[in-house]
Parts: sequence; structure tokens; C-alpha cells
Amino acid sequence: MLLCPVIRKLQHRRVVLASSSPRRQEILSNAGLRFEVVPSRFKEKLHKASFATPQAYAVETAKQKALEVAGRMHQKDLRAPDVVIGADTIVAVGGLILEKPVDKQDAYRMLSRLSGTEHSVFTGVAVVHCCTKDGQLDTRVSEFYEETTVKFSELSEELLWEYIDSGEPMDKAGGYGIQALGGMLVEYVRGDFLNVVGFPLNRFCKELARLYHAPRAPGAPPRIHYDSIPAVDTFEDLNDAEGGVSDQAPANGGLEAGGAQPRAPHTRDAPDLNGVRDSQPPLPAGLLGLMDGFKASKVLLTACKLNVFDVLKDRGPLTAADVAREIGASVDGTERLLDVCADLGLLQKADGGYSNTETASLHLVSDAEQSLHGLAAYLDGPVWGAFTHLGRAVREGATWIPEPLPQAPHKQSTEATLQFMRASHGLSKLTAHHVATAFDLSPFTSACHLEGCTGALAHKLVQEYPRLQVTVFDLPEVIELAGGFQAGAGPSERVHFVPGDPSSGRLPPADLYVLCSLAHDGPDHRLHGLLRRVSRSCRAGAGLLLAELAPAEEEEEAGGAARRSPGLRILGAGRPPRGPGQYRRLLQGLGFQDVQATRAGDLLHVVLGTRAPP
Ligand SMILES: Cc1cn([C@@H]2O[C@H](COP(=O)(O)OP(=O)(O)OP(=O)(O)O)[C@@H](O)[C@H]2O)c(=O)[nH]c1=O
Repeated sequence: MLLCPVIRKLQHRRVVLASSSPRRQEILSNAGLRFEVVPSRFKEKLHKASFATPQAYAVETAKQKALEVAGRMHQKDLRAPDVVIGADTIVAVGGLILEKPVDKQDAYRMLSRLSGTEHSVFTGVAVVHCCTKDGQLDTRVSEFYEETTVKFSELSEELLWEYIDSGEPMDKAGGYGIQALGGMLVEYVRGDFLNVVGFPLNRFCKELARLYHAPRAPGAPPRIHYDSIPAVDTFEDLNDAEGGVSDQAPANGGLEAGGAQPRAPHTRDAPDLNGVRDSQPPLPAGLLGLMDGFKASKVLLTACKLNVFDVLKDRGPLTAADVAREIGASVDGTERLLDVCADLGLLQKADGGYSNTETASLHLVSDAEQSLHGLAAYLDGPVWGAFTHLGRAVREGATWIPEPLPQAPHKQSTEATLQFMRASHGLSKLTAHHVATAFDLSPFTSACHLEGCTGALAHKLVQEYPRLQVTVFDLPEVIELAGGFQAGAGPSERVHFVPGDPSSGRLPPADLYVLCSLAHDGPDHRLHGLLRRVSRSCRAGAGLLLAELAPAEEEEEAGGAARRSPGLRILGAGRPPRGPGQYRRLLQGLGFQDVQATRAGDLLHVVLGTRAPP
């Protein structure tokens, strides 16, 4: 028996659950839904940091899972199912997103992080309505998420390991299954229990009801329900009907009334998404987010500038008044800023006040080992300034971001040079390990890092490769200031700083050239010029290592460009992103062979080529 009228509406539809999770299958089949299971092949590797909230990450992953299945089924049969359901469950704690553990140690790390605390479980759900028109797949996606709060008891080491050894944690987000042994770890649950298990059934039914019975606004013109699927028992009739229908829809859309759905003549040629029929375009949520996105950046940059994260470093929760006192700002203004930071996942807000999330402690505190405080100041200063006058730059054909140091050294004040170097230093320290280890560089004995700035990458390279000597080659004013930065664990005799002009002078000799200027990833012609000079300077057999920020969701293949977050694309001077294929072609054109490209740290493309004999 089907208790839920909206589930009944799906009875004659071809519904696919794009999930391998046995729990999701059980929840939905217990509710009486009939569906096929086609596990998604979408790799859960979206770049988490590019999402404003953990729930946004879960929703996007759910959507990608469902769209992958819809696309694959369409390709195979040239007919997609009517409805594809995708879901993704994650555990969020202190700004961290926990998915399924990769091994027992990972499960241990997750469970000990959850021990004795409250965390959130988010399940993102995407319901994709498909329609095939002229052989093309058309999709309409409805998405939502549900949050449930779970509190764990303090877990003893013994209990933790016994639980891990049971094997239960391994295929479950956060490393536990609340429905089985994991239930013993839980002190309380606030919210939908099934949401934790993997599927928010109650919310799903409400969303279906909303979709299929969208009420008509008073005074709105008669319509075929946008966002609504006609009652299944009348749907087939409607498909056959060619006209002669009344344009008077019942006020409630008529679905519950069970009568035939009237069909407005003017909507007859509109795409029929297997019964999902729209009378107005969907609200442009993505567009509004894009228009509004600068506010979130400015809040983050301002909180950095006011040293909010430094004030909260290593301290228990502080009230807005405490923070306001320390940063010399108004209590009201500070409270608003802190609240938005909490919404953005940068701070935690609890009864006692505000504290840093793990992300903030790692990257926004100014003296943290992997601090991006310098980058924030650079973006808030010259880059923000340049973007304020973007219209002028477009009219005049100027670059979108401040000229990099090598192009305007004499124009830079020492403070401006330092500001750029701090940004570059933070990014280099963050990524140095990934760049240095993306390929085995042990065959090389000498390297030259062009625009090597503070030497952060050079220090990592000598640490990884005991035979390697590295020259940091950069402008004299940069080299002069580089000593003020702590680039490695200590000074290294194998790192040498050489002043010069990477874009015009002679390059120091080396058997590996490295180009990795992440803070200023300039326009193509600049990179091409540098690469031509490297190509001319290096002997046959010498290497060239390139790294670029590129948190692509999908690899560029078959001529398609890798997708990057708009923020990083703009950091790259507004030019289209380069993917590994483009790098390969570029280097081959400059006389390099054996070009290999890889992704590192989910944020970089790293490319290595060897100079062919002339
Ligand atoms: C917190 C919790 C999670 N889970 C399971 O954790 C997986 C999450 O992973 P996912 O990536 O969302 O799904 P999946 O299992 O990889 O399947 P798929 O949809 O194919 O990606 C799902 O299984 C959920 O039930 C439980 O069974 N009990 C719990 O208490």
C-alpha cells in the first residue's frame, strides 16, 4: 500500500536511483517506490574548498551523480529514464567535510574527531527530470538538502578500534552507521534519522509534493503546472491529447482531485520533460549567486584584514564584544561580521561565542604554517582596486589584475613588492610539496626556479631531493627582500638566490627549469615568451616543470577545456583556463618531448617535459 500520494505519482514513471548505497535502496523501496538501480560513476572529487558550505558540496555531488547516470542511460538507449534520483551524504564538523574513510587509520581520524562532539550530517539530493527531444537529452534538476545534528559520546580508544575492526565504518560517511553498531556511539540526534542513514525521505516527499502540486498564485494566469507532473493516471491521456482542452486549471493544479489535467493551448509545443512541464523559467539562483558572490569574498578579506582569525587563534570561544575590543571595532559591526563568517564556515558559533574553524586555523591565521593571510591582503588591496576599475581596463585593453612585478618593477614601492611576495609565499608554501612530488625529479642535479620569489618551492625541492642544487632566479628587488621570509625549516646551502630578469636577461644554467608563479598567473603571451626563452636556454635532455592553479572538476580531454572555479579563472587574468592537453601541445610546439601532465593536490596542474635535441 502506498501511503504517500506523491510516491504514487511516480508509479508509472521509469525512475532510476543513481546510487549504490544499499541503505538508500532500502529506504526508498520501503516507501513503496519502484525504481531501477544504476550506480553513478561520477567520481566524488569536487574541490571542497570552492564551495561556500558543506551542504552546497553535497548537493552539487548529488546532482553530478544523477546527471552522469541520466547522460549515460540516454547515450546507451537514446532514451533516458523519466526521473533520476541522486544523493550524497557527508558529515561536517568544524569546517571539515568527512566522506567515506579510505582505510582504518582514516576511519580512526574521523571517529576520534567526532568523539564527544556534535556534528552535522547533510544529505544532498537531486531529482533530475529527463526528456528526450530530437535525440537530445534535456534535463530539469530539483535539488535540496537536509541537515541532521548528531552528538557522539566520548569514545574510548578500545571502543573506537573495536568498532573500526568490525568493518562497519568503511562504506559510510564519517566512518559510522547510525542504523547498526554505530548507533551505540550516538548520544542524541536532532532531525531526520533517515537523513543520517543516507536519504531524507520526509523531505523528499515534501519536495515531490511541492514539485507536483505547485499552488497557483492568486491572480496568476491559468497555466499548465510548471514544476509539476500531472497525476500519473491522467498523464498518458494528456500525452495523446492534441487540443480541445480547457485553459481553466483547478486552483490546486488538480492533481489531488484526480481529474484530467487541462492543458493550455499555448504550452503545447513546450518541451515535455516526461511530464514535467514548465510555464515559467526557473529562478536563476546560480546567476544571483554570481552577482552577489563578491560580498562573501569581501567579508572573508575584511575579517583577515581586521585580524579576526588571529584574535581567535588558540582561544576558547570569544564573544563579539571581546573580539570587537581586540580589533578596535564596534560591537554591532563585529557581531554582524562574525555571524556572516560563521555562515560561510570560517568560524564556529556556539553558545559561548565564536571560535576559528579548522580551515581558519590552518589558513587564515597570519602566522600559521600554511597561512594564506598574505594572499588575502594582496587580493583585498591591489587586486580589489584593479577590479573596481574593471570597466576601464576592458575599454583600454589592459590586463585585469595588477601588473606582475617583472613587468613593472620600478613602479613598485617596497611595500607593494612585499605585499605581492607575501601572497606568492603563502601559495608556494601551500602547494610546494605537491609540486615537488608530482613527478620523480631525482634524475636532475640542478634546477632553476624562474620567478622563484621567496624560495619556498626551492626549499621544498632540496628537502625532497638530496642531490639537487636550486637557483632562485628573480628580480633584484625581490631577491633583496627574500631573506625576510622563512622559506624552509632552516637555511639550505643548496638554495642559491640569483638576481636578474627572468623575462629578458640570461637564464642561469640548470638541467631543470621550474615555472610556478601561482600568485600571478599571467596572460598567455607572457608565459609563451618565458617558455621560448627557457627552450632556447636549455640543452637537450633538460627538463621543464610547470605548475598552475587549476581546481578542475573534470580533466580537459578531447579538446574540451578544463572547468575551473570562476575565482581562479579570474586570478588567471581572465583568460580561458589551460588544461593538461593545452600544456602538452604548447610544450611540444616549443621543442619539448615526453610531456607528462598530472593533477596534484586537487588544485594544480603540473606538467613535465624534456627538451628534445634541436
Ligand atoms: C552517516 C551514515 C552514512 N551512511 C552511508 O554512508 C554512505 C555515504 O556515502 P555516499 O557517497 O553518499 O554514497 P555511496 O554509498 O558512495 O553511494 P553512491 O550514491 O553510489 O555514491 C551512504 O551509503 C550512506 O547510506 C550510513 O549507512 N549510515 C550513517 O549513519
